[in-house]
Amino acid sequence: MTTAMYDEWRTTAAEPRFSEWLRLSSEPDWTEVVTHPFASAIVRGDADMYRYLVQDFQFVDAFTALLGAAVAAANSFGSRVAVGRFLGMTVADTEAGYFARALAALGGEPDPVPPEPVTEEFRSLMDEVRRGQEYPLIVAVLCVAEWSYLGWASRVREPLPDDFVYREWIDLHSGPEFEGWVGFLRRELDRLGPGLDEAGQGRVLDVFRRATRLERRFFDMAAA
Ligand SMILES: Cc1ncc(C[n+]2csc(CCO)c2C)c(N)n1
Repeated sequence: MTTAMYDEWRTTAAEPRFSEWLRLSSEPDWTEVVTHPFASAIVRGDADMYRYLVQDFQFVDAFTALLGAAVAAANSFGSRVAVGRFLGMTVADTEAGYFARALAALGGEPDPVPPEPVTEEFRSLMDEVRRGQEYPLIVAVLCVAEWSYLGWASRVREPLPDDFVYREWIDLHSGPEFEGWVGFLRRELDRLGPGLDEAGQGRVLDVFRRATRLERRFFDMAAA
């Protein structure tokens, strides 16, 4: 969807947040991610999780490196601490905990599995912004990954599936703590975006859109 550039858009927007401009400008992909059939299948408890999680573990590896880059590239102590806390608590927990238990329950750790093309492309995008060390671009990719997952996981209505593979994956991406983390990433974009010139804002949008499209394709891959 084409939206006006930020400075024009915000004069008439109901909620003139920079992060809202990025999200609206990434439609229809955004809505297709948060309403994706694969996400609905996770919520119902009948998605084929094995291939998805094997690929996602490779995604999370590059994502973790990107969190480290965000700590290094942030422009304030408070931001470094917020990202560092998430990295140390949630990611350390998730990797050591959920992935190992879920993959074991689904049939054991696979031999090294080559990345699907979309996994490879997602990793390339994350590596590109990680190497570029521009904090707004790094936050844009982090924000898409976390906010879009909050989007589908918060559409869930009780009861959750009994199987922990689904239930924990939904719990990880919803609830007050995860909402707080997504709120932080959005506020970072809201804080930094308006001060960039139009070219800079366009670069943040380009990265945000590419990441949103990759999220959609990642679910397409998992559903195939
Ligand atoms: C394709 C894809 N996009 C976003 C997420 C969400 N996410 C990425 S890292 C992380 C924190 C710790 O695992 C969370 C919640 C995902 N898992 N896979």
